[in-house]
Amino acid sequence: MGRHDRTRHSRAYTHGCGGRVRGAEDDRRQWSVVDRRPERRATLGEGLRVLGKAIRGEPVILGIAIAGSALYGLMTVLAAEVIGRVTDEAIVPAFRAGETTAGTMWVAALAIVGTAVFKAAGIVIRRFFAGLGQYRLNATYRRRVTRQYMRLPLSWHHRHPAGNLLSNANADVESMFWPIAPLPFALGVIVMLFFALGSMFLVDPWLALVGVMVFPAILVINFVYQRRLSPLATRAQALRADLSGVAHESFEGAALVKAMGREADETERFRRVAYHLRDANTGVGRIRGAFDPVLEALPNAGILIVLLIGSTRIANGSLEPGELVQVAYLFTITAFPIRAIGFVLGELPRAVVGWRRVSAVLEATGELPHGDRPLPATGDAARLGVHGVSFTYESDSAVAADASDRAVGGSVHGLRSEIVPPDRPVTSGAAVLDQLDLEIEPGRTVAVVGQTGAGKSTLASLLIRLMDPVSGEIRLDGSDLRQLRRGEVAESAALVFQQPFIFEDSIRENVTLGRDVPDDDVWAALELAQGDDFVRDNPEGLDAPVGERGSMLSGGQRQRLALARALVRRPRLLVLDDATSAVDPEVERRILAGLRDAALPSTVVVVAYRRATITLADEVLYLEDGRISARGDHDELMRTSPGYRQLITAYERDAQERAGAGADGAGDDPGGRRGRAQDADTESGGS
Ligand SMILES: Nc1ncnc2c1ncn2[C@@H]1O[C@H](COP(=O)(O)OP(=O)(O)OP(=O)(O)O)[C@@H](O)[C@H]1O
Repeated sequence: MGRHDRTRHSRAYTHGCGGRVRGAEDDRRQWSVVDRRPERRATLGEGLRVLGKAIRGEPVILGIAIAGSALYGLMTVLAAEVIGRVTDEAIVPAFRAGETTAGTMWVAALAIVGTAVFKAAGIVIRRFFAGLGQYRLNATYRRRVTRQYMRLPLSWHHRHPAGNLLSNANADVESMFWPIAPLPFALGVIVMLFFALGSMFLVDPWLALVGVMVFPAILVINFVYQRRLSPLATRAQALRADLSGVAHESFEGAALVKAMGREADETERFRRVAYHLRDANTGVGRIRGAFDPVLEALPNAGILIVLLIGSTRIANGSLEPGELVQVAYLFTITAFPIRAIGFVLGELPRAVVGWRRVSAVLEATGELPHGDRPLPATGDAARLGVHGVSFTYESDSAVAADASDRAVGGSVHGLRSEIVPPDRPVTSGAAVLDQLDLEIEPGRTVAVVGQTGAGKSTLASLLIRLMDPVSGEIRLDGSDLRQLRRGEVAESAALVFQQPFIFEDSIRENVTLGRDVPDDDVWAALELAQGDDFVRDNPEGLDAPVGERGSMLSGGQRQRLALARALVRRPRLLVLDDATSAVDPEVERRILAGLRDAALPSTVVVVAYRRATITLADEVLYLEDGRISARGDHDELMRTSPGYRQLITAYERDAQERAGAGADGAGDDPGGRRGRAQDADTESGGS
């Protein structure tokens, strides 16, 4: 796991500090694995299918919104009819005769107010329910996407940067349902158009002809407008995600950037993406500037033509003034709603892009399959068996193939998953672990030692089934991990990483992770992890906040908190992956001695570097070239394994040099492990 974090940090470093000048397009490729190839052009059919999916997702709510919109459309046409009638029966006689009756005025007023009230009700119903539908769909799909993230294996997460995951769950889901808000409006407008044209034909076919020409023209121009706008808006959206990604990484790596004096490079990197975003937004503005006046002017031109034709027809007696007012009014009030149809059609490409990205997550395969076997509910330490286990990480080419399958192929599964069964990792890289065999008796403590990159963390991740081996099997109490019920391994085994994740919450919550655990047990776990002292020193005790990612704690305190988090669950198998690298060697020794003496019902596998830690183990495994090249106790390996002897000697020489140089006061930090732990502190005596 530390490997993964380190990979990201090193990428941030080379990306930000390499001093290479790259365009935003290159930057975008760096950020987003799925963006390596241009998106396939969205088709209308695909867009309509996304809309259909949305309607099927919230049929009642969107149905009510459409009904509200239809009511609005109907009332709009009726209002025009009413205005026409009022003109003919109340206003024109009033002008001609100089008087009108109070009754006529009341009826006119009531008719106008009545249609306005129903129209307003239609607007409220449509807006409320369309918004509700859109937000509910957003929430549903966000939930689905994040649930899928939890299900997908670590190997999938290795291939998908955090920025992408955020954008899938957020911006992509939103853009997928973006057309849902104007959809009921657009559908209601179709009803309105139908009645408007019908009513125009009834009034005067010549005036209706103007409508027949102007309305579709508005629709077509608006459609073209949206089609031209959409790619630019989509690009601006992607650049916005890139910008926040760059900012996020710059802020995360602020200490590194400052320490390496790369502030100017980071600022330049941010500036470049910001400028590309500015250009995309300017492009959007330019298109808006060109189309908006035309769309505004077209209905007015229509009204002008209607007035010209209408006045001639009034003059020759074939049209009443009220009828002309009615048609002119229809033009005024229908011009804007007609654009709603264009909004929906124009937003479809963006919705399709969002849908493709979201469905790439939802349909991603590789979820670790589970069986139905339980583990014995004994609470005793577990027996661990590793039989012929080999493991290979996916190579870059496999990752690229995976990405382009999703970006280009219609099928989200793509070619790769047709060839490779979903539960098996792609194996195009070099083997990290090769036919590993290992049997660990219950209650034993085993140290895993090996050079950097030997596969120790990989083995640790396999033992608690963060991923599955490519071949071979790992057995817990005789059961293949793949045959166990979902959640069974997590109940019985725990892995503590070198760089633990600490939530921005209290000490207690970070230890219990929301489980109902008595405080006494929390304290006992903290004591065992040698982390009780610093908690007691804090006046707020277990309720003390720890800051974002544990920023209020030292590196060693964070590691001990993470260890307590594992211990409080009383795991039957405890795997420590360089989990105490940031604590003082004496504290580390006390932790491991405590674990042995506490009669904790645990089998312990510890990735270790310090002699003091290694000698506490019942057995040492020396990992070399993906295989266990030697095993036995420390003294035995020093005698029999030249590789092991060399490594330990190198660790110790390094530690002595550091001690001699007075390096950070830690006398025993073989192999510079302390330097690897990013936030290593310099505690002593468990303070
Ligand atoms: N997510 C990954 N994708 C591709 N390769 C990886 C990944 N994680 C690790 N590797 C590679 O697998 C090999 C073993 O890595 P691993 O982290 O298991 O070694 P390690 O023995 O724990 O090293 P260290 O002591 O430096 O932590 C290394 O060559 C590494 O580059």
